[in-house]
Amino acid sequence: MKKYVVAIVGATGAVGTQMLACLEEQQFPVGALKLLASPRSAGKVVSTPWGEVTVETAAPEAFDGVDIVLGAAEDDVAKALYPEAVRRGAVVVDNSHAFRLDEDVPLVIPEINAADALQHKGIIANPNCATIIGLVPTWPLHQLAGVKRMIVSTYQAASGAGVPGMRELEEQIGCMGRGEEIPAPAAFAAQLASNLIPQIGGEKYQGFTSEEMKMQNEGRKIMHLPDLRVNCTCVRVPVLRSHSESVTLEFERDITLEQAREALASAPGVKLVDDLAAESAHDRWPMPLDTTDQDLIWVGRVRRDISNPDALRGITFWCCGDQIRKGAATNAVQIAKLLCE
Ligand SMILES: NC(=O)C1=CN([C@@H]2O[C@H](COP(=O)(O)OP(=O)(O)OC[C@H]3O[C@@H](n4cnc5c(N)ncnc54)[C@H](OP(=O)(O)O)[C@@H]3O)[C@@H](O)[C@H]2O)C=CC1
Ligand SMILES: N[C@@H](CC(=O)OP(=O)(O)O)C(=O)O
Repeated sequence: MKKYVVAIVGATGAVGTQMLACLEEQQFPVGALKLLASPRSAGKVVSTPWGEVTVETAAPEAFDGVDIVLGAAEDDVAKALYPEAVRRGAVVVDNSHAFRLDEDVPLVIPEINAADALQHKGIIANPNCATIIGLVPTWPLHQLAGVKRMIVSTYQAASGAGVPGMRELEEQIGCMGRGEEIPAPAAFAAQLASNLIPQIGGEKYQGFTSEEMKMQNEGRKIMHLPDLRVNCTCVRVPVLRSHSESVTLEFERDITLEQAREALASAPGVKLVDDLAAESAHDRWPMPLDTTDQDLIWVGRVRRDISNPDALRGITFWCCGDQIRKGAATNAVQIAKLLCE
């Protein structure tokens, strides 16, 4: 079996660290591994399943001889470096949003549009994490009844803002527990512990933030639904890891609750946890603690949208998923595996 030289850019961050674990779990055929980050991290030694690897500064020359780049750094790094990596013969699977809406860059959730990945011209984009978590369970319902409108509220974990976001929430919770004064926030615009922050990203369109518009704009591209209408509200919550979402869908055709449940129960990447009468809370509905550090999107609270006058055309559900895994690292490694197949 062919083995590949793989480079992770942003290898010291939340997503990059998870990518390393996902490469091993998904048995990706790694021949050699390069770990790249900012000059701050150069020289650090990381113990990996493929031996000890010294972190190098991400620079164009670092991509010489690399087959596959997994990108886990911000947009500016992606824009500066990945075209250079492609010029040197690598294929890049990027987690930033630098290229997601570019016409010649496939935007891929393997459970939905795996075939698009094979049309790449060197760069494939991994969608926004909240978008992946909302669309994986929406897709099987769309296949049944044709989704035309989505209303979504997200409850996004602190680690969506990377290692600094996670550290800030942990520090604030520690201070609260010890009765100490909480330092001024830096990763977020306001204190997150014991609070909710109803803004993720800057203003993008008529009072909607950039994060909120991703659900519509990326969703249209991934599902090949140019007329899909999405109304999304994104909120940062004091949870360390795993995003949650309330999703209401309106369909072109009738869909019964039984059909919706059956489709969700058998959909790839989805686990249905929906029993209000179950003895254990973990079996009643999905919670972010349950979905942390695993790859499935858990779906529950499946019910009719009783505000929809067309009784058979509206479904509401709740879902949770680990955004560092399926929302980023797991999805990226799945895409890289499609390339090898
Ligand atoms: N966290 C999440 O839930 C998700 C994140 N993403 C996306 O993934 C990407 C990474 O996010 P995340 O892991 O959370 O962020 P982190 O802040 O945790 O990590 C950022 C990484 O980028 C590296 N980096 C910083 N500057 C440079 C540079 N100049 N050259 C090379 N590498 C650099 C950092 O290296 P160093 O340690 O040396 O500073 C670090 O490895 C972002 O584009 C983000 O939008 C996507 C989906 C979900
Ligand atoms: N913005 C997301 C995480 C993320 O990095 O998204 P994107 O890759 O679209 O910038 C969050 O804060 O939860």
